[in-house]
Amino acid sequence: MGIQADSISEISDEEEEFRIHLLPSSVAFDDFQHAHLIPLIDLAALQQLQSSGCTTTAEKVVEQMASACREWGMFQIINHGVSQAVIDRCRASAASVFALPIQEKMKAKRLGDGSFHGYGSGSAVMKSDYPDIWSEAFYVMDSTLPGDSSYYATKIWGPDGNTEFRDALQDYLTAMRKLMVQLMEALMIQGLGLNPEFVREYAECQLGLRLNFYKPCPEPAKHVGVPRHTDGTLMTILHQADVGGLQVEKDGQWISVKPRADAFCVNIGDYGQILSNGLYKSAMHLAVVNESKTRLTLATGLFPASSLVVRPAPELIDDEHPPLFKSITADDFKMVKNKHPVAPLKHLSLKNSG
Ligand SMILES: O=C(O)CCC(=O)C(=O)O
Ligand SMILES: [Fe+2]
Repeated sequence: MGIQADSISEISDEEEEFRIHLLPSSVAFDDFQHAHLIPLIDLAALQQLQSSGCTTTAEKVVEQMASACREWGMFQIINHGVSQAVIDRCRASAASVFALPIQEKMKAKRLGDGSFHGYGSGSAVMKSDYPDIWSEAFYVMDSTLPGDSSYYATKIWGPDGNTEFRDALQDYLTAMRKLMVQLMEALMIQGLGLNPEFVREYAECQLGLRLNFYKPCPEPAKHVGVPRHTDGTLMTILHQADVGGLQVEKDGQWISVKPRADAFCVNIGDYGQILSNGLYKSAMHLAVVNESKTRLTLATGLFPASSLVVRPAPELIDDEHPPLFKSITADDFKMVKNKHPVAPLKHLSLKNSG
């Protein structure tokens, strides 16, 4: 049955993917030559919409976001309604945890048991540590899930320790949930015309906060901060403050996202691409490092509960628009993603399966 031949070709395919996964970008962290091309969207009209009903300006904002998701899979937002104090407080707590001695941080070590949460290298996949990766990451879940900020505060500081860390992270996640639901509604219900019930099932899903920390790197051209990847989320909201490093791939080029303390960078993840039947793009991105500046980012991901079957939305399917992806439980998708970090969706594609 050719089992051996199949497994050989699969191994080399996988190795090739990991080689690509680790390739750095040749664009420097402070090269913002093309950054203006990435849509910067003012959400003020959406915030007002909540109090004053539907306006044409709000519809325009939704269309700007939907168009950015089709073209880039990524955009930045300002006037997003999240208080700067909540952001700054979370950043301060994140910075304080990375500043701890390594033995303290290792009390929160990622277990590698299939769960994402905990402290470890900045690899975007569970296949653990690569020497080329120049970052640390601490993944903390929302309070409804195992591995939340209260669990980790106790793990690192003991039962009475550091309520500030616990609360600062949880308050940030609460603010992120509100924004996430708003963005999902705008992009999926208004932008794509999906059934609100169907979308709510996804929008009320799980949240995780990944704190990324990048120390100055003596040889930035030789290391990658976070390797190229698409996010295994429905959507991700990233805060990168004042030091750049995030780059998104567009037509084979890496383009830096200009950091702004008052902005969030939003990107569609793999589940968002599946749900939208490929209309929205899961953005390929990476983080580069630099020689002189420490960098801290907050990446909040929204993802489906393990048992939820993710599939292209039925409203987007007809004779002319067949489903492009197989339906898959979130749990099974995690396995595909772990094996194929660069292009997991290729392995769910119904287009080329013959
Ligand atoms: O820190 C960054 O700029 C990117 C981090 C990222 O892509 C992630 O956490 O998934
Ligand atoms: Fe990412």
